[in-house]
Amino acid sequence: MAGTGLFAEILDGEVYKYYADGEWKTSSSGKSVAIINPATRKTQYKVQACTQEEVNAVMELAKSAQKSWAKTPLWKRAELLHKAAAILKDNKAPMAESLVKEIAKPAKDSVTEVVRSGDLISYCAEEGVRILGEGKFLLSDSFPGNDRTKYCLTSKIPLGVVLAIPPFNYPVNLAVSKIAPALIAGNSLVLKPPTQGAVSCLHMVHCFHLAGFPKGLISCITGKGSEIGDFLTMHPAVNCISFTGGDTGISISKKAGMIPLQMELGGKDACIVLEDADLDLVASNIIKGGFSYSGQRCTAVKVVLVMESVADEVVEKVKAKVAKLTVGPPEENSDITAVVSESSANFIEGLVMDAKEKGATFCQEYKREGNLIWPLLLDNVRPDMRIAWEEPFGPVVPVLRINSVEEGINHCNASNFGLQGCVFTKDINKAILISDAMETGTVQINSAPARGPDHFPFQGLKDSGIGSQGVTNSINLMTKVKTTVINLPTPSYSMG
Ligand SMILES: NC(=O)C1=CN([C@@H]2O[C@H](COP(=O)(O)OP(=O)(O)OC[C@H]3O[C@@H](n4cnc5c(N)ncnc54)[C@H](OP(=O)(O)O)[C@@H]3O)[C@@H](O)[C@H]2O)C=CC1
Ligand SMILES: O=C(O)[C@H](O)COP(=O)(O)O
Repeated sequence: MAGTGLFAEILDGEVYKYYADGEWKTSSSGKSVAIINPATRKTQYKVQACTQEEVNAVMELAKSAQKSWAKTPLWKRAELLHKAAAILKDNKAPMAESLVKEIAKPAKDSVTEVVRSGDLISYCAEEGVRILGEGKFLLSDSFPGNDRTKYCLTSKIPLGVVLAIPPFNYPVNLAVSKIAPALIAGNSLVLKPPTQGAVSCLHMVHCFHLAGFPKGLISCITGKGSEIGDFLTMHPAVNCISFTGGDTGISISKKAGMIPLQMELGGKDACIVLEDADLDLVASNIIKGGFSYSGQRCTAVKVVLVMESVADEVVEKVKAKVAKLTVGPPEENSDITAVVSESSANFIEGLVMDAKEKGATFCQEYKREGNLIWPLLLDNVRPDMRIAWEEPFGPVVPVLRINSVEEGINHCNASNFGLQGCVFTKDINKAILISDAMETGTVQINSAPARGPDHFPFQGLKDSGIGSQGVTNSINLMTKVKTTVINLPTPSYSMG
């Protein structure tokens, strides 16, 4: 059970502690932040509302712990990460349980998230020892006008303190996707977990604590982003911010100083369906892509752009599959569970009502109980409807009928987002041309968008982000290149 056994020390009465200087602490604020269970809409957990002084203290510790961590051999850093991964996987139950209660993720998917996170940490340790153990050796005489008098040695060095801010929907996985690359690269790490998902993150941090990382190297500050977010992101000790979330990321980018940013923001992933597509494959991918975790994935299928000639058939096939989706509590592994908050449910409802007023065809009756919204397919959506452009982050999928491939590409490219997209066709040549034309960070051919596997590059264009994720890219982003040049008095040629 969450907060018991191995994890008992992270809980103080009914409030979870924050983590600083290698210890679990109670905030001097005397205040806590409630985490509301999306399904019951009752307070499930409480976490500390940390103060600015506590942030300052954590940053000082992170700065000094990083100095000695950067001198820790790579293989030792990797060894500790492997240990943390093993502890995490051995203790998946309390984390999975809190994911179910905090973010209403179905129980099976919650376990998968924790296991996937352990694998990500181990993969990162392996990748880190390989790519950080390599540098470059350059000779000066390859550039015009130079003799071979200079040897240039390059290596990758850490940035310093990395601030990690993950979103609610994959709190554990999107936290470790920042923590593991930062640590293997020799950085220290300050985590600000999402409020919904904070308790799962605190359990995950305890696994790193149990693995024996040095004091101060990892910290976890809890509190509302709206209250301590600016203080954290504008803190002078921070040397890199890795953020995943919504529009907040755009305002952070404007406020942050001259530091590397890794921003993974929203998406409006389009699914373009051509006339020759395998329509059963299309239907099952619209279901998987549009409705898994109730559509609360940045990579969810958020608009279907289907050729008119096959649209009826696609809609019928999807409709039949929607009818089989189960709706209910996450504990029972229902396909569709309550969305994360009442405000999120209200926002989704607003998009649905706008589509209704403007004449979209409802393939199912709209139904909502509290934060639970039944899966909904909207046909005959037109570009003047909000749902054609905005991301619902809920179980609602709009279908726009198109008369040409160009129309589909134009709709996709007119979005201010550019995360992922997908195209369904049996013609690989067409698929490649369409993929090239789509202004998105990734295009999936004949499958729904997805970030995973976690070592694949993952990036958004336009308002969908800055930089690229995926294990290797994250390690590179969290390092800087350092060069040392050896100057020789005379040109030197081996065997010359
Ligand atoms: N591209 C990608 O990889 C992904 C993108 N997303 C996008 O994220 C959104 C949903 O996630 P959600 O968690 O609601 O996103 P938010 O942007 O609301 O929150 C993300 C994180 O930022 C924190 N935060 C809030 N305000 C501030 C602030 N002023 N300064 C610093 N941090 C702050 C939040 O903390 P708190 O919870 O305390 O408010 C949370 O930890 C969707 O738009 C979705 O598309 C989601 C997952 C992946
Ligand atoms: O937050 C998200 O939506 C995730 O980055 C998506 O991950 P997945 O596509 O691998 O489920």
